[in-house]
Amino acid sequence: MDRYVTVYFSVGQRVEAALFRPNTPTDQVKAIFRAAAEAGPSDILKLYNAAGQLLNISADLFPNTRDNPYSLQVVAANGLVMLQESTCADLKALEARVSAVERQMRAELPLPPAVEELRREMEAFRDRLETDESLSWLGFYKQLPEPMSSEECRRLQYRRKSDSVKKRVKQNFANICDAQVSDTIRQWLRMPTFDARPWEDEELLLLLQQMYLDHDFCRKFAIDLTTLRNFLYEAYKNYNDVPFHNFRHCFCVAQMLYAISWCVDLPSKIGDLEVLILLTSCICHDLDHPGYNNIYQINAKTELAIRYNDISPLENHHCSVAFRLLENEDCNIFKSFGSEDFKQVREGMIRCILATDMARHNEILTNFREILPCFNYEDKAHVNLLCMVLIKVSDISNEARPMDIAEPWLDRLLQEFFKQSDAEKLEGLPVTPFMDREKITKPSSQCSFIGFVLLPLFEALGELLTELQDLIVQPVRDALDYYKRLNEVTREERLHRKSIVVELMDSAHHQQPSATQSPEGVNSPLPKSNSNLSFKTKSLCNRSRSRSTEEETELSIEGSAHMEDVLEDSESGDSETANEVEVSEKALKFKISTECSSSSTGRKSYPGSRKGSRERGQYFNHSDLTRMVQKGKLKATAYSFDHHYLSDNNKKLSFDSPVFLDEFALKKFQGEEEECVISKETLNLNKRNSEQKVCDDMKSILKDTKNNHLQNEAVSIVKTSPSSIKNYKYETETDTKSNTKSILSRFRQFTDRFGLSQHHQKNNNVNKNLHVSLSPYKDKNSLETNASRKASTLPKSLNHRRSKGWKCFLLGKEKSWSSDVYFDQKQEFENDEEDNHSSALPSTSQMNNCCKSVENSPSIMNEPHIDRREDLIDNNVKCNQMTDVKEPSII
Ligand SMILES: Nc1nc2c(ncn2[C@@H]2O[C@H](COP(=O)(O)O)[C@@H](O)[C@H]2O)c(=O)[nH]1
Ligand SMILES: [Zn+2]
Repeated sequence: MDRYVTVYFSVGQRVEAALFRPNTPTDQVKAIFRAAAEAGPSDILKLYNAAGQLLNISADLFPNTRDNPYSLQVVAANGLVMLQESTCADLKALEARVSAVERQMRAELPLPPAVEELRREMEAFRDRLETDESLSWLGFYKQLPEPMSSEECRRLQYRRKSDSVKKRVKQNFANICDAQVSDTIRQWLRMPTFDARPWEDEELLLLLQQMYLDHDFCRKFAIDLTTLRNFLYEAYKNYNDVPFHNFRHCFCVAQMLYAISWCVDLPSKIGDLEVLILLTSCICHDLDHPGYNNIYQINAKTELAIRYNDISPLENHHCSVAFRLLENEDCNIFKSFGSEDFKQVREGMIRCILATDMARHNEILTNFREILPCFNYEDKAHVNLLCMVLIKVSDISNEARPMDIAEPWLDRLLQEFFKQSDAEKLEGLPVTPFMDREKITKPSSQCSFIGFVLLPLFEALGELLTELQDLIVQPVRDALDYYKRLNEVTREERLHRKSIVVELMDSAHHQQPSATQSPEGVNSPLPKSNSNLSFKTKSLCNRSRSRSTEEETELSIEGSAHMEDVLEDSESGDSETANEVEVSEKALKFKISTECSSSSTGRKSYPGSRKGSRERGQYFNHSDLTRMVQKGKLKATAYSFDHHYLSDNNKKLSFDSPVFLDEFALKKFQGEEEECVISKETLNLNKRNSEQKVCDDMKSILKDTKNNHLQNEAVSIVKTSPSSIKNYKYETETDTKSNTKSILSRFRQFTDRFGLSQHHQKNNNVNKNLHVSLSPYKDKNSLETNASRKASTLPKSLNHRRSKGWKCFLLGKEKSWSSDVYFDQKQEFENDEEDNHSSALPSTSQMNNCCKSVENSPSIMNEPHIDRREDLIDNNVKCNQMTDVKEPSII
């Protein structure tokens, strides 16, 4: 022991001892201890230094820990623990004091606007860093956990709020629920520009309460305030922690409805009760949303899908949860209602909540458009439909809000979408295309959704409630313009990248044997980039704070993006560019009609409205053919119907979701509204596909010319055609027709001018209607030898002009239409007479050619033999009458 010297010292209030060798530089050690002792526990830096130096000395003195039974290391470590403890305690105390002061400041004094603004911007920025995947390289992105297995994936669907969060919000709401909301905030709450982000959850509950109070609902409907608070809190509690479909979404939907109701004085138009029903429905409309939509529910055969038989499983669930909450007396804001009134509330809420299923979008919009010209607020059926439209508008209204509010919502939505499509991939389910991170970009998603879904709905409502034009319709138009420009930039960049790769491929081709060349040459599709946004797009996104900055205008390209361009984004066909409504309609195999169910005796239809899908089932319907297409490995379908079949049999043909009709069918339907109903979306799809077809065919013909200049000029004819550069809008039948005509005739002039269509001219006299030269398959041989052509053609015989029949053109993976009837537009459009019906059909020999090609095609051999044409036709008719029919198997 005499080899050691014991040194006692104190750190804070503890007395420590250490043993030193006699030769230890004790002065040095003592100096350290002295410094530590003088510093006291709060002088963190000095203590830390002291401890650190002790550790160093200790290591020098006792390199072997066996010699160091009670060493400086222990002392130093103890000192550090103390340091940490005291530091932590100090920091916690400090934090608590700062938060208390902050709370006090926020409660008593409003933050200076500049600080508030700064705070909001900072939060938005943080939110963006955490949710925008394209910024993940900065290291703030909160990656969602990868689902590990399908079971776990399914379980992960429910991301419930934690008990502690619920408890805290409940307590906080209880603390503030009597607070007065200032007039300024109440006014702001009535605007679509209201920003919910800076508000805490309990504050949003307070604002929801204010909406009931400001409409005077508590007095008018004897709603007890405590019950209202309980109800609101329970609703809050039953929203999950999912990126998009959370309590804040519910708040925003309710707030938009509230803003609309003030803007148009809704109570004076539809009555207080309807507004109460609407507001309550908005609050309940996504209760317990799992973050995976109906398509997933149905495909994954989840508990909800099984419970509700695939019929709007989520919306049924939201609604059911709502009425479970209302079953509790403490939360039942309608408890003072008599049974008849409650029945009306229940019917109204069910109708409204179920209307938010996007699978019913077209049905509801079409019905609403039909009653618009004669809208009558006295008509309960009309009001019911208006309420459905109002909740739908509120539900999808993010893009009507200012950019800095709308964009984070989009990020959240895409986060939810991507999570779902990732799960679908993992579980081997069909991948929902509009949710697939490999297929969509922000602008492509928004162009499609705003252009096809959102704006048509908003415009329809704006027609009735014109006050909404400036408030929400115009902002949505601006948003569409913004995303179109963004999309154009993305596209430009992609094309640029493509051209580089093509050049590379070309040069590779020159160095390699021709066997390796792509059969599609320069048109060969490139693999799609996995990145969500291109660099240019990102920079545009990042730079723009508003939707119409000068920068963007500069970037705007003449003849800016149109829908065709937007949808061209997805390179492999229609099913991949389908928007939510189209996909949902397909997933939702059944539809229920809640419209006009005001009478308990059963459903009635709106005057002049089309019937619901189920009722339409007994009519001629395309759904089974669509199913056939879905079942095969096909991308799209075109239908051609015998006009006489329709008129002779007094059949009604309706297309309420987009279907590609071939030009013959389309023409025959135009002007025959008595006989058939074609949705605007269908017409638009046709326009899109027609133009694409022309473009593809031109490229195919011009490929032989090896003249890039000609190719470009031809393509630019299509690209700059009037329909292309026009602002996107649903076009009338006439528009579609004349645009197609104009493209075709311009193209004809072009090909004639350069002598490129000898084949076309040669055939023109013989067959006015079948411009085979424009088809990639120029003659019978090529038709027969092209094994990749997977045509399923059920040709119509000219000998049976008045026979029942239709043609079904199916599009295989190679994206070539098998319809030879397609290019008869010149005659068709110039001579629109009924008499031309026969000339609009292919000749028998052409049909025979077509038949041969079909017979020779390996893909069609499994189909019923062509000789049994009439049988097939009958089968198809039966198929549309919902009977079981053997479907052609298509490779
Ligand atoms: N691509 C986009 N989809 C959107 C946007 N806003 C809404 N939506 C979709 O609509 C439904 C609405 O139904 P909900 O009741 O479930 O909320 C929602 O699920 C989204 O899929 C948008 O801006 N872009
Ligand atoms: Zn919603």
